[in-house]
Amino acid sequence: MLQGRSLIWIPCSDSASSPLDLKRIREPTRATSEGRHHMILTNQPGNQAHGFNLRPAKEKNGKTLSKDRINHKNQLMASEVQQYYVERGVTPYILYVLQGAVIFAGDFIRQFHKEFIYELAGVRAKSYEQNEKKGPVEIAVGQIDPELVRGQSLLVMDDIIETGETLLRFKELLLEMGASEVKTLVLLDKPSKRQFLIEPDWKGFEIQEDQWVFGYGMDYNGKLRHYPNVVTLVPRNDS
Ligand SMILES: O=P(O)(O)OC[C@H]1O[C@H](OP(=O)(O)OP(=O)(O)O)[C@H](O)[C@@H]1O
Ligand SMILES: Nc1nc2[nH]cnc2c(=O)[nH]1
Repeated sequence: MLQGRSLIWIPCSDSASSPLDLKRIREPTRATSEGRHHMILTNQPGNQAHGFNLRPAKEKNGKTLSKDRINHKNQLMASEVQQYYVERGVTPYILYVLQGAVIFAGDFIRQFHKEFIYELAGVRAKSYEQNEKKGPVEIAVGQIDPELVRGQSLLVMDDIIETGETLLRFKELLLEMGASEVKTLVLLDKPSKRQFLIEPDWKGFEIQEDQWVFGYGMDYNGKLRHYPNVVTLVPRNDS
């Protein structure tokens, strides 16, 4: 599949002081309907990208979101989640929302105590294309085991909440399927972008709303999910 295509190579760094030069990704930029510029990423050589640096995402308070801080938060939240279910004596069915939550969920569940018992599944949901919301979220209902929902406690884990539609629709769907309880958990939140009435039961960080974040499972225009840290693009003058 990759035959005849040149591969892009992006060096990885978590340091705000050494922003990466995206000239290394030789792709054109284009304006979105919000006026934001973004890169069109392919493995084909293209025009030189210009004027952007990559830097770690920032919290609302301006703090940099480093991998260490994410790991620490995962430990704290996993411990709270585990305690919540153990105290109630229930086995949760944990659904993580694909694709974005794939790395977060993998890191998160490895923080659980070895004897903690739960069921786990990844469920596809999608509503964004090219870094913009394109319509109502579509959830792959067939990936959810109804036997594990009826009368059970569910936890839906997502990488990020913005409008809130994805998590709200999951919650509604699972309650319709007969769940006795649906809790929600996210790593990142852009609270002022909310359009649907839902607040996650657990959340890691509130982040600055004007940034499109990617890496750590999250996509930039469908790509770059493998990037190890949560990063964003900034015009070169702002970095
Ligand atoms: O709060 P919302 O406005 O609903 O946005 C949050 C959702 O957006 C992203 O999913 P996306 O549709 O981009 O699919 P992906 O996980 O495959 O990237 C993200 O992973 C969340 O699931
Ligand atoms: N990858 C990614 N997905 C999102 N879905 C809603 N907001 C975002 C964002 O900033 N990044």
